[in-house]
Amino acid sequence: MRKIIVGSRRSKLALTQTNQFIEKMKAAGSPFEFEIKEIVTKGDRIVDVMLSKVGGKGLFVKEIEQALFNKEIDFAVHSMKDMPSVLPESLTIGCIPEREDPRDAYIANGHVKLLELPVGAVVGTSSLRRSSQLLLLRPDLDIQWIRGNIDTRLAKLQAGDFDAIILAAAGLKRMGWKDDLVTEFLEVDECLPAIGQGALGIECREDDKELLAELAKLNHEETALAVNAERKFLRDMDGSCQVPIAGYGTVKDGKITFTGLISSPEADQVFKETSISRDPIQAGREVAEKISAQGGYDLIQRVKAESNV
Ligand SMILES: NCc1[nH]cc(CCC(=O)O)c1CC(=O)O
Repeated sequence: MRKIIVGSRRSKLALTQTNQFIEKMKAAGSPFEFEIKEIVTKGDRIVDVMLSKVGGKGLFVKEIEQALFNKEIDFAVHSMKDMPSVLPESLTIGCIPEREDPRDAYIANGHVKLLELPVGAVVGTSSLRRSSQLLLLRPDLDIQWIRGNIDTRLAKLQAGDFDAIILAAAGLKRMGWKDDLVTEFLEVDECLPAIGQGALGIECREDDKELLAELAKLNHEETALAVNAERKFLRDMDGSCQVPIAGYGTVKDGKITFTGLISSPEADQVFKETSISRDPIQAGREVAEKISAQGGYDLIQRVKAESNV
């Protein structure tokens, strides 16, 4: 029996997601043994700097991809939201399993609702996407950067460093947190999720046909269509985490409804558009075209130039 080596970051969330996916493969009858190999990535080593300043998305992924090239591992379970929009040649996403809750979770001390926070309350997030959309709802808030894993962030909230924080619902749910931890789930029309939020992607070598055949059994067609539309938008907008970018797709009767958003960090310029198509690439491209025609692409280039990357 082939032994599949699964690469995983060492964080609790990464290991949880990896173990849960391996269990799914076993339940689907995959004819493999599995072993997890832990990999410490640059994103895990740098914890005190704003992510968007040190290179963004690729940080969590590079070392894992190197291990795939070197055949030290056979696949890795990523949060799609951490995946750069283009994969290196010879690697592929073998499957996208069913999406968890895509929403952001707002967690406040004393469970004070977002619209009831006192003026100037301190909200912790390290995402420009979240901060710019929060400012649209509450322009008076004092948004401060917070980093660290989920437990660290919750501890900082409890210590009183923040009045509230925002985390992805999917991570909390996968880690077994109960909904009563969350003060409010922000609906997707008030805080559009990150591209790929709540979805996992299984990355492996393109030529590993035996593994790909097994991964295909765990692909969730609707999630994959939605995420493909979202990632087409990300590619076309030349997105990265220096710029607030969001996108979320849903699928009904084979049709993808995709909404994308680009905003300035201060949220004084916001572009949001929707397209519906049977083709995920077309849905993503159309929204990118509509937003670019209004100046959204130029906004991204300007913000990138200003943050000197
Ligand atoms: N940015 C880190 C990250 N990458 C994926 C998740 C959560 C799980 C997911 O979105 O699938 C998180 C934590 C968070 O944003 O709270």
